[in-house]
Amino acid sequence: MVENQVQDSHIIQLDKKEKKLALYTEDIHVYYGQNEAIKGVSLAFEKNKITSLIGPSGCGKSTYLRSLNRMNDEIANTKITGKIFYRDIDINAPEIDVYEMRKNIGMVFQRPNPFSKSIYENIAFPLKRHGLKDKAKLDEIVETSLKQAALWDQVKDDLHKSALALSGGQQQRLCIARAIAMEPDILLLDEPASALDPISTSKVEETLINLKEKYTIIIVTHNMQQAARISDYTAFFYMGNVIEYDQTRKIFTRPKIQQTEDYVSGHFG
Ligand SMILES: Nc1ncnc2c1ncn2[C@@H]1O[C@H](COP(=O)(O)OP(=O)(O)OP(=O)(O)O)[C@@H](O)[C@H]1O
Repeated sequence: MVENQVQDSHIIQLDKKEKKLALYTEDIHVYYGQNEAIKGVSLAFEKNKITSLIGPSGCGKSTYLRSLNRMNDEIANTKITGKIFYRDIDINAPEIDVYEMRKNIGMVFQRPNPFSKSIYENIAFPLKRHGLKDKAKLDEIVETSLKQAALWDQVKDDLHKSALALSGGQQQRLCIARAIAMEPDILLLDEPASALDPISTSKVEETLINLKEKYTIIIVTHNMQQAARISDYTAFFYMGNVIEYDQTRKIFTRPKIQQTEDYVSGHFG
């Protein structure tokens, strides 16, 4: 099929250029009961790049994203087939410690979901649960990750106030800080700016662009301008398949597939 040739050729292209891959998937299918939401997706994600997953509502972007750190395990009646390789290990293999794997492949959700704790504890608590007890080290990580998430200057004098008193945009950046405090290799974000005003959105975007120096970022977004602004690669999903996957500038200026062109130009459907 044309679609598969396009996505396969992209993987070959990445391999041929010996680009460093953070993660790749082979023939992923995800089922909710009888409903096949993902129908054989193979994609490769380059290290220290931002990849956007775009496509119309219900095409499977979030389902695919969640499969990348096994968040679909938390949903009853789901089944996944295919392989997801991280550091040459299939993350669905039975010997994988899911808890440890999610330390390396972190996730930020659409709605900010800070813990009902202080700003400081939102970051320190998960680290403590992973065994880190050294107060000086915890202080250092809290500060560094808040700086990386571009939130430190706004909250440094209020670290022991409730995270729930922050604005939505600040809460989302706190959730990003919490995720990066675990020092993941890969950060998955599901429409992290969809509930934010334009100023908070641009701060989150700036944060992500700065973070790619250290992390590989995969983001679901409905915002075409956002995908064009921040991502190096873009995958266009349609009805459970990836129709086209390429460098973002090509997807937005010279897409190979008509449906992609229709979607990115707003003439879809
Ligand atoms: N928890 C779930 N239980 C059952 N079916 C689900 C669940 N989540 C998603 N689906 C189904 O899987 C398909 C893909 O949904 P998904 O949320 O992954 O798409 P999406 O592209 O992320 O959509 P949107 O852009 O609206 O968030 C849809 O048919 C949806 O109804």
